[in-house]
Amino acid sequence: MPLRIDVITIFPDYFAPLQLSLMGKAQQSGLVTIAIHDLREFTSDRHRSVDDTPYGGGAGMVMTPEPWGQAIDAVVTDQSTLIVPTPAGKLFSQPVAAELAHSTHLIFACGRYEGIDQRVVEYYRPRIDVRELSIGDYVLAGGDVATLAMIEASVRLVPGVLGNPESLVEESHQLPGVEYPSYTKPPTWRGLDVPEVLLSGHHDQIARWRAEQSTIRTTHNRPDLLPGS
Ligand SMILES: COC(=O)COc1cccc(COC(=O)c2cn[nH]c2)c1
Repeated sequence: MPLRIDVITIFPDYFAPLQLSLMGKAQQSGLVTIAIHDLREFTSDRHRSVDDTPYGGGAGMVMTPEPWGQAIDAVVTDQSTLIVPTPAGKLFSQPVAAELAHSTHLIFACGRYEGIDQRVVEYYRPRIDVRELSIGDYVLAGGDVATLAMIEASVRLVPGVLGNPESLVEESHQLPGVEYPSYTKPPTWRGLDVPEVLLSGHHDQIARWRAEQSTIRTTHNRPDLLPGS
């Protein structure tokens, strides 16, 4: 059963990159189908408007609920998961990507302006799985880039998409923390040598060195990922 993804956005062109490279191949292989929908196709006024001023005052504009209701109704099934990228969401992570990779149908609602009228989330929550997800503690101009990131992270985990599942096995067995540094030819580059141990062929010493390097990097860059933190 291929994974189906529907993206609803006012900037469909943002998703042209999904036709390239791994994502493009995944679609050609039939493992995943991705459709992009222009929210403005679901408006009914002459100006195809999608936003209005916020109740309660405040700066900026809020996306009106009706075009979203029309657009989501056009693609939703009882198997759908509605994903709304938002700084206010739960943190997207590799485990979440793995969950999404094993879903049947994902609908991404790309908000712009100050966001989407909350009643859209409230309306679908009793009907389907609705997930407000953040890709990090910063504010983007809209959910489109966050959606691209979540699609790429999830689709690469769909069985059969990655040519070499070996890299996923390594990834999943990775120690808590960040990856060790990688090197390739030439053995010396601008006076810098590849760490000797990697050329030694001693696989247990290489494994130990890589584990040490992972711990050093994690301690320096991401102490929050250290075990027991
Ligand atoms: C109900 O949800 C909404 O209305 C969505 O609202 C917004 C408001 C502002 C920006 C965005 C786009 O997402 C991010 O900026 C984001 C996601 N992850 N990290 C940053 C979405």
